[in-house]
Amino acid sequence: MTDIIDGRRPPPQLFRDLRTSAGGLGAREAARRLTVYGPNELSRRRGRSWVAELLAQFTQPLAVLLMVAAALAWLGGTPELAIAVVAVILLNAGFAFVQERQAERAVEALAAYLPATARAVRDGVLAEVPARDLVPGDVIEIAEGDRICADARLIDGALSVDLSALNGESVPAGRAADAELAPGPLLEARELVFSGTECVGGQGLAVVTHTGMHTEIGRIAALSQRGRTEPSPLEKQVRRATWIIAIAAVAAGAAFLPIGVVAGLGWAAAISFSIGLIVANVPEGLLPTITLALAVGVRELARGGAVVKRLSAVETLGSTTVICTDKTGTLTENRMRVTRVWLPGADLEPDDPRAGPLVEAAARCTTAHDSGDPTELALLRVATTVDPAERDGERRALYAFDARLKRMSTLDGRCVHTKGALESVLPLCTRVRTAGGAMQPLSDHVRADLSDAMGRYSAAGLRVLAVASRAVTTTPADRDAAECDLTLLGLIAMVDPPRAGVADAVAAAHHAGIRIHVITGDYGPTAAEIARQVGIGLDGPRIVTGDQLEQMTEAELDALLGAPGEIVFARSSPEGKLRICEALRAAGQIVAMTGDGVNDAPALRHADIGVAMGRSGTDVAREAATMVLTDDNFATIVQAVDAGRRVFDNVRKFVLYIFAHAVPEVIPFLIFALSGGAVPLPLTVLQILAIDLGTETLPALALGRERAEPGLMDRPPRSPRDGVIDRRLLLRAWGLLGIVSAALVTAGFFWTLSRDDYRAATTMTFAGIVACQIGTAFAARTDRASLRSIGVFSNRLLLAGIVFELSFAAALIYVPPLQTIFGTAALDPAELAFLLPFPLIVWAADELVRWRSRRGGTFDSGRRTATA
Ligand SMILES: Nc1ncnc2c1ncn2[C@@H]1O[C@H](COP(=O)(O)OP(=O)(O)OP(=O)(O)O)[C@@H](O)[C@H]1O
Repeated sequence: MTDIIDGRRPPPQLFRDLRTSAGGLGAREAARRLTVYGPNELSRRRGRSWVAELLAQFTQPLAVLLMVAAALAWLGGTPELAIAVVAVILLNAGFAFVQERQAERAVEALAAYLPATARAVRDGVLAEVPARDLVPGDVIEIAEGDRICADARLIDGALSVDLSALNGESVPAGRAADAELAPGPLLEARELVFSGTECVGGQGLAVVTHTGMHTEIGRIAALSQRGRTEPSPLEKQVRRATWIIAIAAVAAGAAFLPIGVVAGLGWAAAISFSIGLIVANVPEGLLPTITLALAVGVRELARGGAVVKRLSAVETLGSTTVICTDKTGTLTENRMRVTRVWLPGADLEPDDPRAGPLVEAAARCTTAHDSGDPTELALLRVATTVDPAERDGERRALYAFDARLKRMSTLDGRCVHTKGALESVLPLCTRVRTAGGAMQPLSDHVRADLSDAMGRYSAAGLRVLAVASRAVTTTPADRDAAECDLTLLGLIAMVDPPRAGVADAVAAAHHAGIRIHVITGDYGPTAAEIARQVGIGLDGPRIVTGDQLEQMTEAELDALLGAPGEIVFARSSPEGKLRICEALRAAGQIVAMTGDGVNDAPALRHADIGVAMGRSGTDVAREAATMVLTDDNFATIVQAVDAGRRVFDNVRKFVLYIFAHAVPEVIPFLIFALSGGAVPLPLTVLQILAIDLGTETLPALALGRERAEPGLMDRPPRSPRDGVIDRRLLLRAWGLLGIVSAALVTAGFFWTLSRDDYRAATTMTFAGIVACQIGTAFAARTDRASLRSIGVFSNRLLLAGIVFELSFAAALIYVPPLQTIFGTAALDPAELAFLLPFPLIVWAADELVRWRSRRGGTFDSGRRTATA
């Protein structure tokens, strides 16, 4: 039915069509309509069906490579191997499919964390309701910073809206309730607003005409065409590494063929062994495992209060080098309380009767009711004589708070009231009212007194508002005419204490080599004092005002930001924020930047990690941000950095583990090749496959869930240029863990060959590799710290994975049908006893090297502190 509603009719007719009124709907009627019209949301793009997604797994290049191998095995006369390879392909495709689905779901579930609400009149009161519950006929309030969430017709007020989501037009368009009804394209109708667009200015009431898929945006289905997301740098790196390893595996397999034949293996055996080498060493499971690790990171972050919108943000967070934070509400509680009042010649408690006129004037110059701007709520709390409803009744004009002007004014009855930053209000004043009520010119003496008071309050971290007023006889024509020739009444100072936990978070960030700059709209010395209280810029932060910043050349700004120390950018503008962000990024820094206003959106988009506030910020800022803090708390940013680092570390852990087994697998084959076949092959093809695709899998996954190791936040940030797979990792995997394992495994093979038969010897190689990998798994759990520091048994998943690994291996060795397939033989107690120390030796070797590197300070020397 909503399809036939024409939103372009005059409000009275529209109300009739929609069976509603300017007073909105009742809650019961709204609930009834919700069942009729359905929720106000766009049905999700029908993604590829799961069948298509599963099939896509089989057309991945690596899967195709394995299929070629299977075909070769079949043609080469080893159908068992062909079947095994096909099984590998199937298993792997299924595994990747499940992991990718899980990752997708984790990201989709995040939508639930992002508050999407609207303000609708229900049962006569304006209330916050979930956007999805809006129905046609609802009357909603739209204000600056809101994302409009239904198609509606304005019935009161005027707005400026950004329609770019619908028509690509970046210049905001004006919308007004009383606009002339003119024929023309729907999107240009000046009385209508549309779902998916953003209000960038003004305020108004509108009646909802269409919701959900019936809206214009639903029709265009613009939102549903969310493109495939870019692979993250980490994914790109891993994809590249996967290819390099796959090529190496194919080359090794190809090289083995002639060697095997010359060594007397016969063509069929040589082919099957080289195919085995290829299949075992192509790391086909790596990428989906990493995607899953990132998705798990995303989910954990969301639980901790930080909703990130793309997987790749997790790794970017981990390499953050600079945090640019605002002050009010992020570092502080955003709970203001008036503590001092200054009148010319008097510094008073707020409840002093002499402060009455000043406090009342300030409270008249507000728009807040029970909720709203905390600054205004604080004023209303001390001015008990001002009732918000009465105030609104007497209001004849409102010149809203402008973040650029840093002041606001109202015309109530016959009086203009202005409040704002002192430097913004003072130039508008021509005289001052003394504590005794007399008018005086703004003498040098008064000015000196003012600046004294300002200095005193700001040094204590107090936020200061100047208040002025003037009686008028005629209604001023505009803002400029209203805001002139004012009488300064005095100053109001309020506290906004730092949030609990922020000081610790700042210390943690410094420890982790992260610098913090404050970019605030507030007065410099006030912001500097708050910064000092939470530990930012302890060596005396530099204060740079918006004007100073504007006058700086790019080179000067670069020099300022390049110098050590932390900076308080006070009285900042949105353009200034963007400039700071760009300068930092150009210098190679990874920048996390907070913001909450409409004007902050460009800076949030430009930062590596744009951080918006879930509670207090605007929808526009949330839209532009990469990360939304559901608790608005600075400490959560630092926790997110910690989580980002941990996820990255864990990815390295399982890469290390998976890479380590290559050496004990390849060395025996080298021995065979170099001996010209005199030493038989120490490991069969199916045994290699059983390790790489069976016993390894679960412990590797468990390493991806490892908790952070101590010292994670004591290191300087990782350079984003450092690959996940670097020289140090390869040296440790191949040069240390791999070589030690290979030595043990080879010893086991020869020892068994000397006392038992060939089958038992290959079984010993197999079991030896499994045993060594258990040691490797424990070694891989930490990158630098000792195992003891994180607790030997603290990763339950890994213990379960190892139990699985051992059971799987035992089945292969002792269950007769499996013995036949895998060419194994039961090991006797002496042989088992021989294996027993393997895990310990591998782990101890790595532990020793880690201990040495900790003592040698190879890690400490890389450490630097932010403020140093
Ligand atoms: N409701 C208001 N009415 C009048 N003036 C205000 C009001 N709120 C803030 N101001 C003035 O504008 C200045 C800047 O405020 P703004 O809200 O832009 O920044 P902030 O909230 O202090 O800082 P941050 O950017 O860290 O959140 C304040 O220092 C104050 O002087």
